[in-house]
Amino acid sequence: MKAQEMLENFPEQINPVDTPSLNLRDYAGIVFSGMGGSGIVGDLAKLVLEKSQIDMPILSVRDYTLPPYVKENWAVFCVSYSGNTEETLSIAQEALSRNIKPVCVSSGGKLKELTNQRGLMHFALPSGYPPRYALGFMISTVLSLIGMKDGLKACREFLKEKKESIKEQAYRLAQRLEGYIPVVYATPLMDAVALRWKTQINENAKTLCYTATLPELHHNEVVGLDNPITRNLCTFVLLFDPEDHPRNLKRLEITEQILKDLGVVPALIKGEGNEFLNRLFYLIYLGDWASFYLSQLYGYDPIPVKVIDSIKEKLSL
Ligand SMILES: O=P(O)(O)OC[C@H]1O[C@H](O)[C@H](O)[C@@H](O)[C@@H]1O
Repeated sequence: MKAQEMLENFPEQINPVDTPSLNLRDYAGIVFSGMGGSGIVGDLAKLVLEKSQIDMPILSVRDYTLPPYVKENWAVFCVSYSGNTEETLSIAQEALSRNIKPVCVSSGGKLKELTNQRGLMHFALPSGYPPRYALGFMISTVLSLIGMKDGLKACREFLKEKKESIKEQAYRLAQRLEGYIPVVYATPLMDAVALRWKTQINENAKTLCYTATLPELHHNEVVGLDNPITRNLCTFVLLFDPEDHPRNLKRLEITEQILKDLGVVPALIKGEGNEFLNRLFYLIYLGDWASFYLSQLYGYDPIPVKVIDSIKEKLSL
């Protein structure tokens, strides 16, 4: 399937999955494990749970190992679209060695094999997608499993309704990003989205991009803006949510003004929609389209990620 077609159909991926959800109260904490396009699922699930005021520790782990305090009374989710990502497989093994039965989500691969061998819960994803283009399937599955599926259907309809205006906005944005290193600043509620923008710009448009988050960026990053030689290589985007902490919204205004005073006009963007989930996915969809259009402006095929393939090959030797 072509990238454009997958993006056009992205809203259809957002669908509650018909499964009983885990009773999170039975656990002392939750770990979401995954890398790249699957890793962002954990960040988003963590955000949605925290926004619902759940009072338990939640970790999004992108590594081979679990922190020592993750014990057998924790829930561990292993999400790998391919099912073959070695870091995620390592977490699944480590969970098992601590007497935790990880809940696995993949389209197949070694993770699926492991679930068959060890009698673990496995949730299958449709196959045939590059992992980062299957975000909707993965997040829908995970949110359904953790009892957070309310709002998914409405979110899907909302994105369908907004699609054409999102595409237009994304194209204008891609034109602004072309020729520069995109720098995406975000407030905490949109931090995970900023990372999605970065990774999609990296993989689709084969372009460097970096992110920084408020309030931390007011304690270091802003000083780096002084140097016009490096500043002028960048173009700035500020992502925020109206429900962010008022002090962070105040800091956002200050950041915008700092940039303007330096002669840089940043793109200040918030997600549309009354519901948090809709605003979150509005910005994800906008970033996905912008990275796609940027790939087109640079003349790149958004799908191949040759260097990642070569790294995997070297690691397999
Ligand atoms: O999602 P997985 O199959 O576990 O793969 C994890 C990651 O692997 C590669 O690095 C891909 O380029 C990423 O887009 C992908 O998300």
